[in-house]
Amino acid sequence: MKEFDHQAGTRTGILLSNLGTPDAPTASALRRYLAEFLWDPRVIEMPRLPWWMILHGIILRVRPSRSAALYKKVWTSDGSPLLHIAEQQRQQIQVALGTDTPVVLGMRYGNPSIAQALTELKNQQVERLVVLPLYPQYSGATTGSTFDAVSAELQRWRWVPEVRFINTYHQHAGYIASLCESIGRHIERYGIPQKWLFSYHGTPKEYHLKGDPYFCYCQKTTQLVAERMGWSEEQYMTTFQSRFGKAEWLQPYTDMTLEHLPGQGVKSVAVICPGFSADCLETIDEIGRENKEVFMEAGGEQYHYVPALNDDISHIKALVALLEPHL
Ligand SMILES: C=CC1=C(C)c2cc3[nH]c(cc4nc(cc5[nH]c(cc1n2)c(C)c5CCC(=O)O)C(CCC(=O)O)=C4C)c(C)c3C=C
Ligand SMILES: [Fe+2]
Ligand SMILES: [Fe+2]
Repeated sequence: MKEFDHQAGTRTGILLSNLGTPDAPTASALRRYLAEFLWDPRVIEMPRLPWWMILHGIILRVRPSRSAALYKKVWTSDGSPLLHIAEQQRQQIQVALGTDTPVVLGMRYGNPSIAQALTELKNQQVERLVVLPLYPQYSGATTGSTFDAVSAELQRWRWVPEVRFINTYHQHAGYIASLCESIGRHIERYGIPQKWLFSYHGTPKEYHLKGDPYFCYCQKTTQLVAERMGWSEEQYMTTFQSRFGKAEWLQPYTDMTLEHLPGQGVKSVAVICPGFSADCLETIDEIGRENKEVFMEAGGEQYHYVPALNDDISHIKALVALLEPHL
């Protein structure tokens, strides 16, 4: 517990956050993880009682074993890719900022939790806090929900630190430059495809209609990258992946687009997922395997996934540049 100290200086701590991942690729760990994730009212904006019945009556009976089988495919000896990569990002940002500015990782769902991470910062006598949710494009369902979790923990503290919350970086110059660098490396290895597909995680269309800026921020990121690369409009496209449930989600859908492109004469594509700061189930399996199968079976000839920025030096530099004005 922090005691007041007349001599102490002002110490800033950094909380990095991402979505989180199950503790293991098993049905029981998935049930725990999905129960927390899908109960978040920022994620599923449905009246609580009917949603509780659907979640506990159907989804949590069926989905955990199905999702566990998918997670098993991407799990490595280091565990979940998302968590492992986030920890590498944390370590490198820690090295860049120096030991006097502690950098901790707290996941929105599962472990290590945001509450654990904030407690660690409190134990390190932090009086100023900078929160960086690792979602480049703000959405209420992700960044907004991270804010909820941070403030829920801080509500329990007597001495609330000074807080800065970075809520979007979809047009940050360093982030855009880092995306372009990774595309450049891809071109050196594989050449230029007929079409670049920018695939972002979807959200229900209704959230967009109610004012969530996510859809527009995704378009903006694509546009900035395309401009910097000097591409014409026929060379690229923005699509949305990872639909969940029966409602309409943001369109066009990634999988349907990939199914139709070969019929329109597009036989080679490269898919890039700028909304994922780290590779995870949704990129490695859904984009790297599942959608590749869709495209090839529809007559596609060449399909590549451009990896997420992960712990690329230019990505770490961009994240540090984002933090710097707040230090
Ligand atoms: C990057 C931004 C993300 C948005 C926006 C987002 C919205 C969103 N997601 C679901 C449901 C699920 N997402 C799942 C996995 C998942 N989602 C994101 C990111 C965003 N989600 C990531 C990084 C991951 C992968 C986590 C990992 O451990 O690798 C899952 C779990 C997997 C599964 O069972 O299919 C679900 C479920 C909704 C409903 C939603 C918008 C409201
Ligand atoms: Fe998701
Ligand atoms: Fe998925």
